[in-house]
Amino acid sequence: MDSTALVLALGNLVLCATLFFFDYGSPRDGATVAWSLGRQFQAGAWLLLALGGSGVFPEALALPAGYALLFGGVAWEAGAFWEAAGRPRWRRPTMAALAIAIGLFLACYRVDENGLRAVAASLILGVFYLSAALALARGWRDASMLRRFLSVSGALLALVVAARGVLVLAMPQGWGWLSNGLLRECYIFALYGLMLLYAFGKLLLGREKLQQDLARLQVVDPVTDVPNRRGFFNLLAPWMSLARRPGQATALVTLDLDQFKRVNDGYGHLAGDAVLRHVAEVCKRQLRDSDQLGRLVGGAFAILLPRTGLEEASLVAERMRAAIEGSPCKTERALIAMTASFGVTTIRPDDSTVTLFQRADAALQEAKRNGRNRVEQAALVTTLEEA
Ligand SMILES: Nc1nc2c(ncn2[C@@H]2O[C@H](COP(=O)(O)OP(=O)(O)OP(=O)(O)O)[C@@H](O)[C@H]2O)c(=O)[nH]1
Repeated sequence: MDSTALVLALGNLVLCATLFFFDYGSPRDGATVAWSLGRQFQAGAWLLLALGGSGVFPEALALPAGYALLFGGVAWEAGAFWEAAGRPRWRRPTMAALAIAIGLFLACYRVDENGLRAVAASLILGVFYLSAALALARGWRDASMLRRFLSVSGALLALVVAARGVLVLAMPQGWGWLSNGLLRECYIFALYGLMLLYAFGKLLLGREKLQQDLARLQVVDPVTDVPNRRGFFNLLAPWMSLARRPGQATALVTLDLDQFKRVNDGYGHLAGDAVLRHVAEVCKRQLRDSDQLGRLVGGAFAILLPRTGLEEASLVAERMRAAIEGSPCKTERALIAMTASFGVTTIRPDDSTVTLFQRADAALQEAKRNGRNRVEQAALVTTLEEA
């Protein structure tokens, strides 16, 4: 029995099972399901090739079927990497490429059972493996070292697989020390390498993504996808330091949705979440790129407006107020109209985050007391209290 094919069959099965039972900590996504399916195809294919080679199955049947299954498995694995890279529509082009590849392989097999068949198999496998490496290279600039390593090593090994086909075609007798036997050994080494590289790569990339998601959750609100309290305070810190130097003012606006509890009570928490997302979007549309919106708690948001004075910040807050009032949120059950109250202040040189928010919140409470759906400036509130 062909030991190479058997090792590849069992290796793929073991790796697939390892990943299947490995606890990701998150539900299995489409890419992982496709990857697992691809690996099972590959394991089945290598097993079929091993059985065909040893005479258990008629070779004339096992060989074409085994290779067709193998191409499908590798194509599906590459597709899984494309899906993970944000290209979910890989199935149709992959099916088309697969149909062409299988047709080409069967034609070569009919013409020359050994030589041309091996050339076609190497080239087809090389191209599909290269496609997986390209998927891993997507977003190269922001990619982690792990992703870059997997992409480069995957591409090199895929080139070795494809090179065997090209070299056998160009120099059937080999070239100097580069004999056909050596080429075949390199080819098998590259196939083993790809099997291990992409399997452990998938495992490590899953871990990496989980860690990135956890790190992101610490500073980003999952409902609205804007910075949460901690994230917002991180963004605020440098502006607090800058405020100690003379220069242009930086403003802070706090916003609280009016009677938000009623939305939750009347339409349910999911509708409440939809309203929060909607309000965040409406506010963002009124802000500059340099402004920062964050969600503090419940229906309360804060907006940092760099290089903005009190009057200008009040105008921005007024714009947001009018936009929220004028664009009800469409949910499955109803069109929910919302209003919000605002408190506006600027960062003072002697401010801490506590005093800054105390002032903005005092203005916000004043807006609530004055009937909601309005904007109040902290300076006015302070003057009134002092008077
Ligand atoms: N849907 C949803 N609701 C939340 C979330 N976090 C907090 N809440 C709810 O937000 C509501 C906050 O209400 P409050 O700010 O106390 O009061 P209000 O009804 O907005 O009334 P006023 O502020 O006085 O106008 C509560 O009902 C919380 O249960 C969340 O993530 N999603």
